[in-house]
Amino acid sequence: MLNIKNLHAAVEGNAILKGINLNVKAGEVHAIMGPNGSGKSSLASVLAGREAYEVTEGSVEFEGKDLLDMSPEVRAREGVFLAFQYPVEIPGVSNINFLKTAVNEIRAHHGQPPMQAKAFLDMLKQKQKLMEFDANLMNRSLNEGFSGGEKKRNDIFQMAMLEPKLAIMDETDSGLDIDALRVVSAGVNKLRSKDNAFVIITHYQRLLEYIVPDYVHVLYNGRIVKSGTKELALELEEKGYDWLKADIRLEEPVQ
Ligand SMILES: Nc1ncnc2c1ncn2[C@@H]1O[C@H](COP(=O)(O)OP(=O)(O)OP(=O)(O)O)[C@@H](O)[C@H]1O
Repeated sequence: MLNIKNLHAAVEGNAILKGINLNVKAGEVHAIMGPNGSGKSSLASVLAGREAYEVTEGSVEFEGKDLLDMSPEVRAREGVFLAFQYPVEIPGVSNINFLKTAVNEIRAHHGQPPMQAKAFLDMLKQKQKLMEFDANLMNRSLNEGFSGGEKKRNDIFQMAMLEPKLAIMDETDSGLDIDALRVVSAGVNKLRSKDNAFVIITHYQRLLEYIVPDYVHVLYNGRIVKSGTKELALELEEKGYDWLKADIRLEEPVQ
């Protein structure tokens, strides 16, 4: 589904990603961990198509198509969803209207007619129940005045409505209380299927107890320096990152 090869990216001339290789298949959940400043959010930003990032080398294919060649809107319509650490607020646009537009844009991209109002409302209700999402938040302006946790829950609700093939979650767990963490994780687990995939960026092993990943990768200094299964996350929780840094320093210097 997602094939990242030797990805290098820079911001304002500073190299940040320095050769990322990652292969994500349908049905898989990959967790990306790593110390502060290692490039995790930058990777999510490059996959989202944020303008500040210049890809200087490498390729990213999504279902065999060149993802880097697509505008951020086309990426979303193709089925890539990004849940960000700091979700945006859009005053004046109600959550429901935003979702209706987004759902219909995706349908139009795939040659389908817009959803009938009744079918859309039925879907809204069904997903709201599934994701334990507060109905009051749906009529408010998108994310405006939402608490941090409400924004994250809203992000996951959007994800449920848009049914992406690939969801990239950048520190969705940061700032969540224990109940919200459980709801968000349960939501992701309910959405998991053999047809979709998740890339979850997190600092905390705690999240991975709820959403059990198939693979865990450690990003350090712009590269994936270690990959393993969920046990790797436990090892990191126990030992921190210093043991890995020491290992890496013994290898060739990262440029
Ligand atoms: N606009 C920018 N200009 C200059 N440097 C930047 C810019 N954006 C990111 N960086 C740098 O790129 C590096 C990677 O940042 P990034 O946010 O991707 O790390 P991260 O692994 O997500 O960190 P954290 O765990 O702290 O969220 C950092 O050193 C950061 O300062």
